[in-house]
Amino acid sequence: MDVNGNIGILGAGRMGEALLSGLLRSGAASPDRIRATVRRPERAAELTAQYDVEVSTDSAAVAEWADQVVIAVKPQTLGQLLDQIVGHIRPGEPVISVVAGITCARFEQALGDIPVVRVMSNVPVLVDEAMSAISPGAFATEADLVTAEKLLTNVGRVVRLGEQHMDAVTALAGSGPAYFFLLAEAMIDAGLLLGLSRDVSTELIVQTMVGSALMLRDTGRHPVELRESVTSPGGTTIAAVRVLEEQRVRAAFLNAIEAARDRAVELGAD
Ligand SMILES: NC(=O)C1=CN([C@@H]2O[C@H](COP(=O)(O)OP(=O)(O)OC[C@H]3O[C@@H](n4cnc5c(N)ncnc54)[C@H](OP(=O)(O)O)[C@@H]3O)[C@@H](O)[C@H]2O)C=CC1
Ligand SMILES: O=C(O)[C@@H]1CCC=N1
Repeated sequence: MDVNGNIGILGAGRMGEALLSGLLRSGAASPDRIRATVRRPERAAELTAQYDVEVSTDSAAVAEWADQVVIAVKPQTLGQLLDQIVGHIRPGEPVISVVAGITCARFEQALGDIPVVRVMSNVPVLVDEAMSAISPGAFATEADLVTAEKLLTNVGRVVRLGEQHMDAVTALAGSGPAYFFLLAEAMIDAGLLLGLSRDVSTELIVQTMVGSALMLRDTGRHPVELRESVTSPGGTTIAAVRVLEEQRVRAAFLNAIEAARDRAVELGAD
């Protein structure tokens, strides 16, 4: 989906670069309509060479040039960036933040009565399969939400949610890919335990996960129903499920995701 106007990406690290590359890949914006910033000049040079996009360390200048800015720095370095760009956001220019845990109010306090859209996305942005949630700040309009949606639908799916849910979204979808990767790692190790080579075990598990994820998304069937369809009476799956339940894997996920949510709250309070 085409994005109107100039796009500034402040903090072209993993998330910022993924968004930048996704916008170029989809053709939503041409390289001359995107500018990005980082902290280190050598990283700026590397990104400029790779994408043919102007990347610098001057966030104030990019904020002035842009019609919309995406902020994608770590929460711990946000204060420094806000000091650099205060007074350089043009009236009505939406600030779209992907910074975990940081409220719209924090941006409004630092930058004035500006439209803020808070986003929580995730790393499958790299393969155009991100899950993003967006919520508006006090001064964001419907048009600002549509701007954020236009940016993000180029790299995946987007839902609108109230800001009170954003820490939960961070714990579920923002951090979620890490839980899947951990699960993949553990299942691949299990293949080794059973005598398979790492290559074979990896291929089996990766394709099993891709196929299962597609079934979940594309059939719309409930996970319980899908799991039951695999679980034969007296068979192998129920033997494994019993061990998972005995090991309290479900409780571990509930506790882990609650801990991630609590950490998002802490990051926002820092
Ligand atoms: N990684 C993930 O899976 C997810 C991350 N997020 C959120 O996205 C944000 C970015 O995370 P991630 O991409 O992993 O972090 P990275 O550390 O990979 O990227 C941060 C980038 O910000 C740049 N930067 C820091 N300070 C400034 C500044 N003052 N001006 C301009 N650029 C600056 C850094 O520059 P340099 O490279 O030169 O140091 C770096 O490129 C975080 O707030 C995180 O909470 C949200 C969802 C998922
Ligand atoms: O771990 C983190 O804090 C960030 C936010 C969501 C995913 N990565």
